[in-house]
Amino acid sequence: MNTLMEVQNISKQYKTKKVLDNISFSIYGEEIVALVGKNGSGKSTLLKIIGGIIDSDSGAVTRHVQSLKIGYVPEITPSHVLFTPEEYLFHMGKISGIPRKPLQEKIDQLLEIFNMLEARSTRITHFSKGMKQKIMIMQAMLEETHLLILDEPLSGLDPRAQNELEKTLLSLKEKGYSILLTCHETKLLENLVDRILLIEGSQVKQLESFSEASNQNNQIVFEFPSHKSLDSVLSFIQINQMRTLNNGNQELTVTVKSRDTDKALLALLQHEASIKELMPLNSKKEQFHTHF
Ligand SMILES: Nc1ncnc2c1ncn2[C@@H]1O[C@H](COP(=O)(O)OP(=O)(O)OP(=O)(O)O)[C@@H](O)[C@H]1O
Repeated sequence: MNTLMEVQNISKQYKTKKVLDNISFSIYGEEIVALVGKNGSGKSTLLKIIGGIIDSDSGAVTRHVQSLKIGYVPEITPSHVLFTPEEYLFHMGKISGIPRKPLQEKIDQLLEIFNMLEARSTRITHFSKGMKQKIMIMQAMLEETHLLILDEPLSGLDPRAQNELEKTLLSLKEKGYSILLTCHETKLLENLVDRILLIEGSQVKQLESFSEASNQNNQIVFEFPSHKSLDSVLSFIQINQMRTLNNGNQELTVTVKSRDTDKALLALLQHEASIKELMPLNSKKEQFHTHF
């Protein structure tokens, strides 16, 4: 298995807050790796450092493949883009200095890979979040790319769109790309990723199985008055999804460890939350590869 790049002893601190402490791991060719961890654990920070968007305080990201190209896709998706996918990708490609002919060929190829040929002339502003997410990934792939870095690509998508994007990512892996992504819902990763890296306490460790990733976690769905603060429960829940309901309340889907579930439920009820659903998250017994 060929090593694409090595993250070596990376540390990062914001003012007095240490986010990453001497982190090392490798990314190999043709694999999909997920980076998981609680809100605020440093996932986006690490992706931005690897993607060259921000600098680390110390350590290095060493590229093992000559002229390794990394495509970075941030969490935000475009909202009011009046262009069609073709127009948008063409403009972005021109800005990057790609000549017209290879650019048009690349766009045609990407529209096909991402199953977007039928939508090529529709304005992006009318697209679903899943389709917008695809446009962002296509944009990152306009130039030659070996490693794609995707910050929360599956979040906010309905199950069908998640499934569709998962299939596309798997087909990219088959075509030889490597992908490093973050994801909140570990159960979504079972059919997608080869390895899971967990950031906890400023450190990264590789989980040895999917069951370790989702082991003994419960999911709680609850409704919550928007004027109330969640601060006292935030330390032991991980927010997966949040939406505003017609009545002005927030509906949250969160993950909580089994041992913290009673504590979380009690705190939520004391804060006038209404519990709508509590269910264990499935685990799968498959083992990961063990290289690190
Ligand atoms: N530019 C910044 N300046 C100061 N603090 C920052 C900055 N960016 C991130 N942080 C802090 O660093 C910590 C890690 O943030 P980061 O966004 O990397 O976490 P995350 O794991 O991606 O979180 P989430 O799952 O909520 O997206 C957080 O406490 C955050 O508030």
